[in-house]
Amino acid sequence: MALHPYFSVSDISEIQVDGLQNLNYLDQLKNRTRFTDHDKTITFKSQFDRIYLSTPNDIRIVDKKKQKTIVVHKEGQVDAVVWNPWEKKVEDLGTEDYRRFVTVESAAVEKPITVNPGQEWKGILQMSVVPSS
Ligand SMILES: O=P(O)(O)OC[C@H]1O[C@@H](O)[C@H](O)[C@@H](O)[C@@H]1O
Repeated sequence: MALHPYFSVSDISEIQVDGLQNLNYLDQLKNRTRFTDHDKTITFKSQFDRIYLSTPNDIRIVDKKKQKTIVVHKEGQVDAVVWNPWEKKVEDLGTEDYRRFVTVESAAVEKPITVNPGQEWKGILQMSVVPSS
């Protein structure tokens, strides 16, 4: 299960996603093979589709061109999906639309959440925008 917002960005090739360094991820483009991300930050140069495992609650989308950072705050789901289709055809998206968004999703992949009849599950996904340089 994932809560799946699309975030508007100035230019996908100029933004970075912070907060997921040194974490394990499943690469959706390689049959969910498990890797560890040793990069300082996430940048985008081609199709990107990863499930980061056991992430911190806050993940930041830094958009230098817009001089703002989107802080994605989640509680209740421990994983996070970061996705951009690049030039891969996606229904409902125009050919150049991939340049202007990224998804950072709150997700429960490795340990799915089961909600039985009569039970309740509560998750939080909060987005805020802060100025940055
Ligand atoms: O359901 P949507 O909004 O079309 O999103 C599809 C994408 O959602 C992402 O969460 C997946 O990691 C991608 O593999 C998938 O293509």
